Amino acid sequence: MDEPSATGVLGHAEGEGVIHTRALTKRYRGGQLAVDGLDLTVPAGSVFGFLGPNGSGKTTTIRMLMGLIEPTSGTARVLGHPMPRATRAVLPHVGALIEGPALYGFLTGRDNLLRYDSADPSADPRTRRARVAAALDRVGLAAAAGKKARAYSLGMKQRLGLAAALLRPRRLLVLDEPTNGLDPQGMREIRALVRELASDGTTVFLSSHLLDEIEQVCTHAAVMARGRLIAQGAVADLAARTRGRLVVTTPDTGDAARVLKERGVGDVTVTEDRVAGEPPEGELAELTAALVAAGVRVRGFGVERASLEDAFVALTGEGFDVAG
Ligand SMILES: Nc1ncnc2c1ncn2[C@@H]1O[C@H](COP(=O)(O)OP(=O)(O)OP(=O)(O)O)[C@@H](O)[C@H]1O
Repeated sequence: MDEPSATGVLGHAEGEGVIHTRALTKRYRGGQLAVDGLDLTVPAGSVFGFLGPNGSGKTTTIRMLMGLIEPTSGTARVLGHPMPRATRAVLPHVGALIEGPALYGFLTGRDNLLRYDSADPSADPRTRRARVAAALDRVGLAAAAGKKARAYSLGMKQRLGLAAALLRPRRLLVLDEPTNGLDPQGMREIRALVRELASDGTTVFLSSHLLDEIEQVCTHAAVMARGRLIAQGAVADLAARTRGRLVVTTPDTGDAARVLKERGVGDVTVTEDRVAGEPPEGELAELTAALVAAGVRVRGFGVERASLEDAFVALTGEGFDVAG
């Protein structure tokens, strides 16, 4: 069934995910293969980070999910319905912030939202002002509602865009690089807002090229590189797939490296006073004993937690270079 049910609420099969793609592929006319065989499942209620360097195919995927462009092959389902076929039924349940909000600088924040709300034929004009006031309040712009939007900072503009997406209840929020271009304070505000929205049960799908952002905000993530999906799952599981690095801090780096290698530690590297390697399976205490017995002055010894960045590097075999 591709139309909304009688209650107007879109249902989706248990376990299918709020977003579900199979072999989703987009080749642009110029021949560029932007998205290549993507199988993505976004669980209901998750804050899902869509992570990848610039040019890895994130925006192209989002545009297919929102029914803005046709896939070359494969399928995309959003809230249980095929896109782009069911775009008109699905989009009212989806709040999207893609490529920055379209705002009128000469209008106040409040008037921008009133205008936006009045463009929605299903929005009741009698409750418009209350709806707009609630949305402004939600994003922390109530006090600045009477200011012209052109006087807003970039972070305030992003928040106003979010308020527009929140004028009606949403099952899913899709945010394309929501903190791009913001200063650290603006980033913190948007991240806090995303967490708050998610705590109400809204599924949030957000793209980012910032690994630490995904670690801070998201419960789940998918990692893209060159149009292909490299991994997806719970953020904690993704990081756990990469074992941490064993790190020995010592002035005797040469001897320490030798002892670690003798004891079967792989991939031993030395940087200044740190000797690092893959942690061995067995008891770490034996390693410290061996180091001490060899006369190595051990100033620090431990396994550093793997981050999502470590996982990305391990998965792709390359650094997370966002410049490209
Ligand atoms: N309209 C288009 N026509 C041709 N090629 C395109 C088009 N849009 C994007 N591409 C190419 O497709 C690839 C993926 O781009 P896309 O914008 O989806 O990546 P992205 O991960 O969202 O990166 P960014 O964060 O820079 O937007 C890139 O190589 C890009 O140059």
